[in-house]
Amino acid sequence: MARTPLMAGNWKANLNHQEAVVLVQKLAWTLADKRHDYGKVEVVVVPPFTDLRSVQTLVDGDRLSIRYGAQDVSVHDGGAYTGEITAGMLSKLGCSYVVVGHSERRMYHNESDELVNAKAHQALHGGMTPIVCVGEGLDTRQAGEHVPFTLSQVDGSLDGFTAEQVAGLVVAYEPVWAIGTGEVATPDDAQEVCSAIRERVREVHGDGAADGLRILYGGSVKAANVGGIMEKADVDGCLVGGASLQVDEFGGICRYYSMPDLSGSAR
Ligand SMILES: O=C(CO)COP(=O)(O)O
Repeated sequence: MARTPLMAGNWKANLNHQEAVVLVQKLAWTLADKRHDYGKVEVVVVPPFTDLRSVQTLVDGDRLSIRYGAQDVSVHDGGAYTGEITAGMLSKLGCSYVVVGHSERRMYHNESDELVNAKAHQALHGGMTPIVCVGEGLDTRQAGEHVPFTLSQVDGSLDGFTAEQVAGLVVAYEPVWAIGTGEVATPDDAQEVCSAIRERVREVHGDGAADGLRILYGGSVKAANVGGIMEKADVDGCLVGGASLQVDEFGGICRYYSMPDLSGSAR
């Protein structure tokens, strides 16, 4: 089954709503460049909550093909939960995706697989696609435990979804040691874990789920290293942090099929 490649830019806590409009406009101009076939890839931006309304207005008004999503969602449907943003609010803003379980939330907000799973269900019930993040820290990698560790996060985070639902989900493998460090995993490192994730999903949910599920790699992805990563069979796209704030870099990542791998021996 052909899976549409997905390039998602996680802006994290960067850019106010005015800066967001400028970046999305520049990105739209880049994607309109007819010298490249950007139609091969689904392009998604994931701005802070406070930018979403402005991004929605721009995307709707200019009929852009760029999709957008949120960086988190509440497990609650609404009510007396100060500071929470619900799935209903996000879908009303036109979000297509919701990132759940990013390692920065697991680390700084003590998010467990159980909570991540509940958020993924909320996103899906709200009509949005969860991008479920998993990945090991440096100690786990050095101990050689990265595959079982990540698979246990996958098991916990995907609990309770039907095979049909899993087929439409996105999982992002982001080794924590490669995030924001410039330490990109080698294409083989990415493939090792991404293929293990797909095989686990095949065992638990069957062929349809495994073949439909899109698995992204994230961690220091740049235009210079995306080509090698995207050549791997089980990598269906990238979740990009820092480089998604620079339109030239992100534009380069979105035309990954034409980017030579300039990363050398990576790590
Ligand atoms: O955390 C990430 C995306 O969610 C990756 O961040 P960097 O691309 O800045 O390493």
